Amino acid sequence: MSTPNNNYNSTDDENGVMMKVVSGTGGYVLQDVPHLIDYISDLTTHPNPLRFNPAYSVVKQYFVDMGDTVPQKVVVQKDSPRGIHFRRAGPRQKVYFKSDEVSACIVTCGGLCPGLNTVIREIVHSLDYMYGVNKVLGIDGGYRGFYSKNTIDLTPKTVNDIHKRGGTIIGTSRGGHDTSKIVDSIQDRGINQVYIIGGDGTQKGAAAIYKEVRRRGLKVAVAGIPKTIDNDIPVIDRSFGFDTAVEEAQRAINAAHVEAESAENGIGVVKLMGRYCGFIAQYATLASRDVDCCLIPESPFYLEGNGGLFEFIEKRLKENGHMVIVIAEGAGQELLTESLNAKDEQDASGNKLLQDVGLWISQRIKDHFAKQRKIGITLKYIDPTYMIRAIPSNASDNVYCTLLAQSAVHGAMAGYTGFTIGLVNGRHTYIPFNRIIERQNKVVITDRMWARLLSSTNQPSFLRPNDVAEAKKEEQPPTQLLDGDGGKSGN
Ligand SMILES: Nc1ncnc2c1ncn2[C@@H]1O[C@H](COP(=O)(O)OP(=O)(O)OP(=O)(O)O)[C@@H](O)[C@H]1O
Ligand SMILES: O=P(O)(O)OC[C@H]1O[C@](O)(CO)[C@@H](O)[C@@H]1O
Ligand SMILES: [Mg+2]
Repeated sequence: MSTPNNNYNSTDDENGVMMKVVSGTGGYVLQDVPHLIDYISDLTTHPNPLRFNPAYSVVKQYFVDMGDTVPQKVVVQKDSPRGIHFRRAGPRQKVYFKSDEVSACIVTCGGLCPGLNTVIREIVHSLDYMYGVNKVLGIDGGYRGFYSKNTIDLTPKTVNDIHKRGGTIIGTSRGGHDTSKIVDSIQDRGINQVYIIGGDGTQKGAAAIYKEVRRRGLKVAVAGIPKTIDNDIPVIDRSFGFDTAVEEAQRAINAAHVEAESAENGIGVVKLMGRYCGFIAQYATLASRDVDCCLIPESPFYLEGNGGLFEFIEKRLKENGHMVIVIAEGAGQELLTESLNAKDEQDASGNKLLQDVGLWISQRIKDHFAKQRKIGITLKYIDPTYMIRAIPSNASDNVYCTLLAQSAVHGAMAGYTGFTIGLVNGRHTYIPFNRIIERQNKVVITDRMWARLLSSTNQPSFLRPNDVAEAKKEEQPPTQLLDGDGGKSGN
């Protein structure tokens, strides 16, 4: 049996996750995903059951050509090398599992995100309706559920209307990743397809599971579906639930604006999610037009003195009589730690526990104007953080979740493993774990998109020359949410 592509170089990255790199002409590079036959010989293939499915058999070119790949970078110049590509997702002519052989499981980890239930539903439906698979287990309560809880049977009937609900019907948690206990449980239960829905931490856990599965030589496909309301996963265009979160944030911003506009020198402060990156705040601000100042973790700011936040607030109140500030929860944490003398604390997964920047900044603004006695302000603070992630996904996220789930199922059935499914330049692709976990996605404040926000709010950048130099050093390759060129945000 030949491999889907056996002409590659493979190396271990620093996490020990194998990278398969295929080079082609003109600087073409394919960062490919592993396949079961990379480490198990003599696997039998079967015709894809979709060939006999009336809905699909009429579709022209329904099966993805084995050579199809998707470029990571779409803006190129005449002499640019062809650059990095990812394997295009979708159904293959041949599958590596017989329908009645598959025993799949789904686990959700990390914080909630709109669309989790839709992804669960569509994995169950795709496995059953497309591939005739009816053994699907839900792992209860995140990674630790593999070894500490009973499983939940998932059928098309039991998941039928779950997409209308927020949260995840199988539960989630932080911490509790014990690779060896998890893989023991996979082995003991006879599971051979593992669908892992979660953020950057979860995908690191998925990479560890894949590595252990491979070390034990198990015929188990490990597929990641990226979930992050913060949009902190790199490479992909955006994560599911992000659109819904930005839309829901509008309700809080509207309320803050109404309150601010109705009072003399009214100030509305809205705190939005975003632990290490400010994408929700950035996009909610751009969408709203009622926001006067957006503060995110990537862009340092200061309160006092020339060019500081207090000076800007005074100016805006004089001009407009009211203002709205949107602040991402991870913004200004260094200022808080300094002023509250706070200890470094972590959650069960090792993520930094944040101080409430919304409350802190509201109090600092009130104190400043009380002391200054020139302008009497009325400040209202709105914290909708959990409200924007506990809701069901909107229409466009529902479509997105459906396609992600279907693509994940096609990939696992085709024998691919150790991959995260992701949208790259509008195309569904299989991305190797190491690319997903090597860094976090951040708003690049030297990118044109942040400049667009600054011109939309007309706020100061709060940047000093050395901040610009630091930001330039941290520049990362663009995704569609980072740079409008070629992206849906336009130019
Ligand atoms: N380096 C790692 N190796 C193995 N498992 C990990 C690692 N980092 C995190 N995990 C596990 O992944 C799960 C989820 O991680 P975490 O709580 O950081 O959320 P996340 O997936 O990043 O989602 P989000 O941050 O968007 O809520 C936890 O069970 C955690 O134990
Ligand atoms: O309170 P929890 O559930 O740990 O989640 C809070 C964190 O989860 C996130 O929403 C990411 O999922 C962050 O924005 C936030 O800091
Ligand atoms: Mg995370």
